Amino acid sequence: MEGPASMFRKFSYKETKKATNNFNTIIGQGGFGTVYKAQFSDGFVAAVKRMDKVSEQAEDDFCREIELVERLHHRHLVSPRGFCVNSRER
Ligand SMILES: Nc1ncnc2c1ncn2[C@@H]1O[C@H](COP(=O)(O)OP(=O)(O)OP(=O)(O)O)[C@@H](O)[C@H]1O
Repeated sequence: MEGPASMFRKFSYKETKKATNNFNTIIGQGGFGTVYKAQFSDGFVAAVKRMDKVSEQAEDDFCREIELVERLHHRHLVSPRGFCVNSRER
């Protein structure tokens, strides 16, 4: 059952910045972004992946990743929670 707590949704940049404590704790580095630890105001702990730069290619990659992870549900994978789109931030 999909309750509101597990819904894939849009996060504001403001709440993402707050949850990561202004992108303070790095937990990994990927091909097109840095991954940070985040704790949201409801207490939920998550990994936030922040794109290094926005380009047309990066925008395509971003859209493809969002479309993919939204449909990925497996007991051996972390649950995707949502995405954030701000003027220059993904
Ligand atoms: N949910 C998570 N929990 C803990 N660490 C994570 C999580 N997601 C990502 N990481 C860390 O961040 C790193 C980069 O993640 P990312 O998804 O960007 O990597 P990738 O898929 O290996 O790279 P690419 O972007 O090239 O596909 C991972 O290798 C891991 O160390």
